[in-house]
Amino acid sequence: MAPVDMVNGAPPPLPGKKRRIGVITSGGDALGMNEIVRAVVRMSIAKGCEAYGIYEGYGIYEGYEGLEGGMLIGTARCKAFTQRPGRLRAAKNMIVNGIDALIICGGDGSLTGADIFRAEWQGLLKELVDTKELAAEQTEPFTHLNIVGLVGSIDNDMSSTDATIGCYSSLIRICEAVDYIDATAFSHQRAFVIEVMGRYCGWLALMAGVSTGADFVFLPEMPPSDDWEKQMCDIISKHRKLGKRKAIVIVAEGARDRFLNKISPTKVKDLLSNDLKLDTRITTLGHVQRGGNACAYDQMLSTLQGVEAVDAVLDATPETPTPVIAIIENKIGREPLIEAVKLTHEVAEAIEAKDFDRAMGLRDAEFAEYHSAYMATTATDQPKLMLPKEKARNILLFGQQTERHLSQRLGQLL
Ligand SMILES: Nc1ncnc2c1ncn2[C@@H]1O[C@H](COP(=O)(O)OP(=O)(O)O)[C@@H](O)[C@H]1O
Ligand SMILES: O=P(O)(O)OC[C@H]1O[C@](O)(COP(=O)(O)O)[C@@H](O)[C@@H]1O
Repeated sequence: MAPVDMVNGAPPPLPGKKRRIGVITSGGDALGMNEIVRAVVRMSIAKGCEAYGIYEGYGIYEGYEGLEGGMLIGTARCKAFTQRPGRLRAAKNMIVNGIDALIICGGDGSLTGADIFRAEWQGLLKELVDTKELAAEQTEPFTHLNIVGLVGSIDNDMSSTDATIGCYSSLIRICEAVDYIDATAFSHQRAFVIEVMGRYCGWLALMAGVSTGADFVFLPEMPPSDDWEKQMCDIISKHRKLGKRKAIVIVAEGARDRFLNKISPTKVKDLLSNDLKLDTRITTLGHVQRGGNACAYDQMLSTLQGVEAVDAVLDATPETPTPVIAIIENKIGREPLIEAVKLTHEVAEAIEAKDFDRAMGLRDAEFAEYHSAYMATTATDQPKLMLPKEKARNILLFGQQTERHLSQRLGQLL
């Protein structure tokens, strides 16, 4: 590629190339993001386009030079991009580098930024011309900003898609860690309070609870009842009396009670230590949840969604609403980015407003069902099932069939 001429503008497009597509990974890293870059670059080339990887998230702000081909391009939380002057510089750098389409893989923050960038685009170009930073003829080929979003985040907090890229790899990391902790908890007959990430979203905590059969979980969208301290202690002491040698409590980092007081791992540990006299430890899993290799599901999702993103760039007309690539009931498709961002923000707003029913309503329908399934499979006293009748009956039937088999294995399982 010819070097970028910062004075005269973009390098000439390679002969016969349709578009120059930039790909960015932004916000908290999530496993699968590298596969996104690979897929976007390869698909762009296959479709007769040029591909640029842009370093360090919204690094276009800093004017990082692009690179050809897929590789680790870094991610960042770029403060400057949250302000208009930062986005103005980003717009200029895109034009100067001749990038006429952007594929952005990030969480709700990055996609919010993408949405704002898109909405401001015409104004940014006008300002660049008015302040003589760019000539009108330089901006002309870039009148419409072509953006496509991909959801990369461990949190699985984005509305309009069933799974965010990285969430299943992170869930695997958490479950592996709980398995390791289980072993030492069993040996010492200890209780462990395990804090998992997820910001406002309890998906990782809930799914970890479902998968590992944790004794208790705390989720931001579903604060526990007002007497949660007693409820948790009753359940755990009941499990102990049944012969369970260990106790595992999973606390989402955003967990709050109904009055929005933080439910911290320390608070939970103090209760277990002081009220139940359990030898209790805290493990904060932290950034371990974002490490390791992407699981096959995330590798597959990233590749298929990267391919779809390039197709979406090429299908776009000035009238096409900016899409975010989603997976819904196993089908990859496109959803309106603005709507997805709006709905995602509404969950956090509902939690802040203590409107927990609304927060739950805004999550996928499965969220409440998975919680009921967690309760049904974990509690010793069967709670009232919130599942639709049919599903509840299936679970109970399955329970009857397996009761004898389970009771034989119970000692081992406990
Ligand atoms: N309201 C906003 N306006 C403009 N840019 C934003 C906004 N929110 C986030 N961004 C950009 O997206 C980046 C990543 O957002 P962040 O919330 O940190 O992570 P994530 O995308 O994983 O949710 C930010 O550092 C910033 O550059
Ligand atoms: O990496 P940092 O800056 O410490 O941020 C931690 C946050 O990032 C996450 O791991 C991922 O969140 P995002 O995908 O929104 O960036 C959250 O679960 C957590 O609250």
